[in-house]
Amino acid sequence: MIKRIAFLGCGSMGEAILAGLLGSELSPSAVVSTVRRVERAEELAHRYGITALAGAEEPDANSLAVQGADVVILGVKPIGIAGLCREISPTLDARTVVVSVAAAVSLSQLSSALPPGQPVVRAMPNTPLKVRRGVVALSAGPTTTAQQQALAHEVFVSSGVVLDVPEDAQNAVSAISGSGPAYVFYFAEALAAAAEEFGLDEDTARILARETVAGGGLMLTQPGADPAVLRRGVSSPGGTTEAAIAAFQAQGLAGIIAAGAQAAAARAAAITEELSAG
Ligand SMILES: NC(=O)C1=CN([C@@H]2O[C@H](COP(=O)(O)OP(=O)(O)OC[C@H]3O[C@@H](n4cnc5c(N)ncnc54)[C@H](O)[C@@H]3O)[C@@H](O)[C@H]2O)C=CC1
Ligand SMILES: O=C(O)[C@@H]1CCC=N1
Repeated sequence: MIKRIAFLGCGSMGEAILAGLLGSELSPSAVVSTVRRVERAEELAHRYGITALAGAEEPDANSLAVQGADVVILGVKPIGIAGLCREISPTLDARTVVVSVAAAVSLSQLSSALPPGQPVVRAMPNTPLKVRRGVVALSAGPTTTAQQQALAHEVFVSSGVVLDVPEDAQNAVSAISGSGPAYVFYFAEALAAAAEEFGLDEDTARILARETVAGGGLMLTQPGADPAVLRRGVSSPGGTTEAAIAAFQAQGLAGIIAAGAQAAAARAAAITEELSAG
């Protein structure tokens, strides 16, 4: 069981994981987070009752935070991961499991910036963890034991579905479920814009789009739900929905979505290269 956890970098993603985790049995007193700005640290401490340290005020915040932690979450941007690993290495306990949520940072890039043999896990979460409907894919490093992998699972299991995947699947996961919530929000924006084109007022348009996306998403969470079956349940033969789906297909919407996911995965691969090139 996790006794102490440190979040190094607690922005959108770190906070989503933190919020989901604190909804479980973990006490806020078991959590320490670090961020750059004092205002953000105060906000996190106030909102969640955790200890939050700001690098602007406490230059050793990250090294202090990892002391005594069984799990450390690296929640900074990919470009900052190696430097952060090197910064904490001198104070990191050899048994502490280091979980990176950074897109595109490989296990070997992580390990090469940490003490030899440090247990590492590469994770690709998504922000719906915040409302405990997230999904995360984990890939453990070669020296990470089953018990240490179980600690990484524990970070996420109360906030969503946890999958174990081979590391070479991580860019695809990032392109589908890591970035995916943004695709859904973009769809909601486009649906609201379409509503306004009918002359509906902005508020009505936003409410219709938001509740439709949220309600449809909730239906997908029911046991055995299949999106194609649910779609047929809305589409009367010869009716209005069928006309809309036919227009989507004529415009190549499925191909457009696939192209978006391909672009995301290609960008992840490019970032990995850029990080290696230094
Ligand atoms: N936002 C998302 O939906 C997802 C993000 N990720 C990954 O999560 C990581 C963080 O992304 P976001 O949360 O979106 O970024 P963000 O910019 O919202 O958060 C980063 C946080 O790290 C802090 N920070 C930066 N350098 C620091 C340092 N040296 N020490 C302590 N704190 C530091 C910043 O103050 C900020 O609070 C990225 O590597 C990204 O690839 C992964 C999956 C989804
Ligand atoms: O946009 C990004 O780079 C991150 C990784 C997955 C989702 N957000």
